[in-house]
Amino acid sequence: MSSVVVESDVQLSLDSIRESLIRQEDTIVFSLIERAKFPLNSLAFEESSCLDSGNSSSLTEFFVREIETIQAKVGRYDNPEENPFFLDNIPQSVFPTHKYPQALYPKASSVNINKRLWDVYFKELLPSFVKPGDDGNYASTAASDLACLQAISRRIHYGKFVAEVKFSDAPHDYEPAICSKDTEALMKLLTFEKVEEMVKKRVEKKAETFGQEVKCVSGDDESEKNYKVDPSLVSRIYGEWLIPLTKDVEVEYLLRRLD
Ligand SMILES: C=C(O[C@@H]1C=C(C(=O)O)C=C[C@H]1O)C(=O)O
Repeated sequence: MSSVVVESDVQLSLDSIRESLIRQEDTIVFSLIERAKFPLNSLAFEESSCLDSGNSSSLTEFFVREIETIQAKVGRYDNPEENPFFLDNIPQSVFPTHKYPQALYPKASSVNINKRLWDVYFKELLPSFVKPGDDGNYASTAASDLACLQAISRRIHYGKFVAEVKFSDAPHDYEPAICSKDTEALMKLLTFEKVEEMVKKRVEKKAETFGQEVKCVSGDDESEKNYKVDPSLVSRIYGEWLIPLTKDVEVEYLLRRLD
């Protein structure tokens, strides 16, 4: 066990991290609204029908693998905020890339729960807010799913930065629970219920604001508003999946924080 201080030329603070999470809400809420244009289209992500070089994969998985490869080549995964879904061997960037400051503890920085996110997203989260059915629009659906998955993945893996700051602010509070691998105690230490309630309220409001049908005809009944995605569902998506997954990333990171 060693208490290595992470060399960092950026001043991370819980406030600046929470600011970023608030801005990321906009991206997530918009991506859910965009995805809701299409029905579930489950054949795109369930069937293994790929005809490409004997690979067995769904259309969506094939699409995501191909896009991740090209994005890796332009340096997407050099950014510690980005985590791939499928790349075990991330291709090198073919352009000189930005040197990101090292804000995370190196032995904990590789935490990646995207496999879990993939399963939860297609089995639970997606069916909770899109219409059932199939309109055959698989390529656009896959692109929309990737936009949601990348926005959500960035948000939940931001838990690594949250955990780093919480640990650095109070290492003595966290060290005993890390040493005894007490995940329950860690979860308690890092949880701020008031902040979570605020997040859930705010995303509901954002879904109301960004997703309302806009009408220009005067005399329209203002009280009768229609939303592209039910705002209370967006709040539920945060409460049931996004916040818990973010906290799981925080715990995973902290468990490796003294390695
Ligand atoms: C991200 C944080 O950690 C936890 C997770 C939260 C979230 O996912 O929104 C909010 C509060 C905390 O319980 C934080 O403290 O801001």
